[in-house]
Amino acid sequence: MGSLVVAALSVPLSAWGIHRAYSWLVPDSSDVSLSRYLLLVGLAALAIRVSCSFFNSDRFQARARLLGCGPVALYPHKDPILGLDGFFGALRALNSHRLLEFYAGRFSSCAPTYYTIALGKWILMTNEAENIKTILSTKMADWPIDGPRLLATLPVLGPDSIFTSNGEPWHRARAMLKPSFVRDQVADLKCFDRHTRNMLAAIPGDDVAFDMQSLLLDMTMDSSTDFLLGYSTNLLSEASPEAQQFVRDFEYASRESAKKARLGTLLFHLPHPALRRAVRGLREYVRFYLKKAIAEAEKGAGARERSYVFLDELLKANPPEDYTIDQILSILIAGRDTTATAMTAAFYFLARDPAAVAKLRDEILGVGDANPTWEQLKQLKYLNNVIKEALRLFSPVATNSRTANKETILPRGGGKDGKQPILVPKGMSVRWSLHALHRSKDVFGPDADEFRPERWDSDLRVSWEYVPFSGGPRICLGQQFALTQIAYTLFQFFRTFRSLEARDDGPLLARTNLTISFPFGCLVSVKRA
Ligand code: HEM
Repeated sequence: MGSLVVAALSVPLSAWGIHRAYSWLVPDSSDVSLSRYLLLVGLAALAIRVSCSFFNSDRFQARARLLGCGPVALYPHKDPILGLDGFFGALRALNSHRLLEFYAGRFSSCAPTYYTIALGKWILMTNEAENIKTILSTKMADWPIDGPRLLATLPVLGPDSIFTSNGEPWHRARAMLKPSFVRDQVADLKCFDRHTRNMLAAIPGDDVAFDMQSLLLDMTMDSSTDFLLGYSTNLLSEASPEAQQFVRDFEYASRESAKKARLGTLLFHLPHPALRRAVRGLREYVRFYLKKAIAEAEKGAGARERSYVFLDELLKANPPEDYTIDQILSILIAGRDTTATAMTAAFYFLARDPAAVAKLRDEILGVGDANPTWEQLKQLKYLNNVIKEALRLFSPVATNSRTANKETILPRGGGKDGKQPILVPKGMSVRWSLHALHRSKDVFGPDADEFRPERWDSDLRVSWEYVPFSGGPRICLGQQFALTQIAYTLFQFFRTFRSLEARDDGPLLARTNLTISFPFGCLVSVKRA
């Protein structure tokens, strides 16, 4: 009887909550027709059924005990059915650009591994390196990309891309793309050089404030499209209206698909016409260059400025048109904002640390006047420490998730001390935060929140405690590409400018989508050498 009363009260309340969540996703959806309200009531009832069934199962708890697994902490929700308190807390944090801190705070206040409810769906949160290693490597087959991580990329990439597929289709996509990331291509610094110079040329005169992030985003879009399509968007020089529209569509689609994913499976399938239009625009832009590349290949035209174009290499395998577009957009999504974010974080911290800039410049000027080679960049220890440290403090892929495709065991999080293994039911999504993981005081010391590149000089031994490029078989394919571009950009920047000063005094707040970015940019000024 009691549970009937709870359900009777919860269903309309939850339907209202879901409606508010949908209005947040699609702002012009505030008129609720009776039929839509009834649909929401149905969804809410379903959510309640799902959420009630899981933890009440004595059989599951008994099985866990039998397998030597301990109980997992539960987040103390005020709304124990849909977890709307958590949803709106996260929404507030998201809107004030403090979602990363919100997740980190919950790990400290609740437990390093705990269950929470996200709009009626139970999710496991973990901040333990051993669990992350198990999910991404040791038991990768149990943990495909599904749930929130899949939903965040599916609207743009479809199910066959390297970023969204699992099993055999993923193996095929990875095998096709991997050869394009061999060292010879990654070490081709000419492409980076052209776009770095355009970026440096766009910097205003000495002591004039400008936003470093927006220049870096333009630069990484220009260099990525150059590398992938053989034609740059040229945002830093002379972008065509089509290129500008492409970038607007790209940014809108990345933002909106991440937003949609946050609402979970329940609301994912509700229509979002503007997102669909943006995705169509994106795909048509890539299709134009794909057809152009096919035509040029047929003519045998040596018209390319660049000796190596990713698209040309992909076409050698003669893949279907839409499949190729999926893969190109995957690389663009994977590589553009991530690299710009890592560089922006490095510039943010360096702008507040003149001693680090002096040390970095000493090292860079020691290389001489010629452009550096790939090997020289790799040998610059302090430069590489700066990059590692920026990636630690603001990992561009700050949160990630996987979903169990069968009942499986994770090594940590059970029992009072959280050290026992835990039994995870089939279908459970687990989410982790690199932001929280990389700031562990146990691993990085009491000054873990501070920028101190020197920490990498010491005997700091990290493995799964530091994974900005992820790990295991699905480790980032573009790691060397990104590190090279970041190193080259920092090198040329600090050769050109003798000082970098911060022009705002706020903390670095992060906007959290598929990857993070900085909503207030990174205001700095420079002095030429
Ligand atoms: C600082 C820059 C970058 C960071 C921090 C980064 C980080 C990551 C992470 C964490 C993943 C794993 C995602 C997951 O498994 O859910 C990933 C995957 C991937 N990254 Fe990167 N990435 C960066 C730059 C790049 C660049 C420049 C490219 C390509 C040009 C690239 C291509 C890829 C691809 C293709 C995957 C999917 C690999 C697979 O699933 O097999 N990334 N990256």
